[in-house]
Amino acid sequence: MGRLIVIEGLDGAGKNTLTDALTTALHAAGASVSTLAFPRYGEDIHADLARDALHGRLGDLADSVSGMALLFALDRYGAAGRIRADLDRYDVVLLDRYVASNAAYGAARLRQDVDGGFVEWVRELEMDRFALPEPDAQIWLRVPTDLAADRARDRERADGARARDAYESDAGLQERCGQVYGQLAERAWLSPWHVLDGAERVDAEGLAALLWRPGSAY
Ligand SMILES: Nc1ncnc2c1ncn2[C@@H]1O[C@H](COP(=O)(O)OP(=O)(O)O)[C@@H](O)[C@H]1O
Ligand SMILES: Cc1cn([C@H]2C[C@H](O)[C@@H](COP(=O)(O)OP(=O)(O)O)O2)c(=O)[nH]c1=O
Repeated sequence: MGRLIVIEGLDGAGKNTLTDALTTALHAAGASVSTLAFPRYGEDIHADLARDALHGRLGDLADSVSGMALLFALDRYGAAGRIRADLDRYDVVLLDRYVASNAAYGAARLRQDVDGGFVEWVRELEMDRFALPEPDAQIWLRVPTDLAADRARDRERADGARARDAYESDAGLQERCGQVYGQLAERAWLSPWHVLDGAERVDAEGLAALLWRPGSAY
């Protein structure tokens, strides 16, 4: 049975970059690794609908916090079988965003903190009702909001296909979202959390050693 490890953080925090570096480091340490990024744009109809909504193409759908969260959750529901199969086959299943993204972004949109009700609504929907696999560890790649925004802007300039969506261009939302992530990490929501400074180069080898040791029964 593999370990389910999740990387979380703001848009532009460096999750995709860390996923690649951590995969390389885990391979070097002898672990087999499968990776998956949510939302599964281009792969799942619910994810594609969420993207259209975030780019203003589905009327007032994006105004609904629970409607958007439900689309992201349905994307994961459709991936649950694959995640379970990967957990049977690989030492580590590495996810770029998972259930905590819905909790953090939704609570932030509603200007709630971790106890405001939305975080629990997400847990009940995705963990109880959809019975998604529970993460073994979650990593919060913490970066100052303005640094994440700079990186997301640079990426947009470099790649026209990565135009920032409604959440990415909302600085206030990103700021509040970072605060909810901090609370989720402090509460050890769904699993233990590791908090990393994403402003610096992340020590992927050290992180790999923390998350996986050959032969150990987690
Ligand atoms: N530790 C880092 N230091 C400097 N730049 C970084 C770092 N991590 C990522 N970047 C750059 O920031 C941008 C966003 O990174 P990315 O991994 O795509 O973020 P995310 O997946 O969290 O949105 C990319 O252009 C990437 O090259
Ligand atoms: C996966 C997920 C993403 N989101 C938000 C975070 C982002 O602002 C937005 C899009 O996800 P993002 O990871 O930015 O996709 P990409 O990097 O491919 O553009 O959706 C949620 O609100 N809930 C979720 O469950």
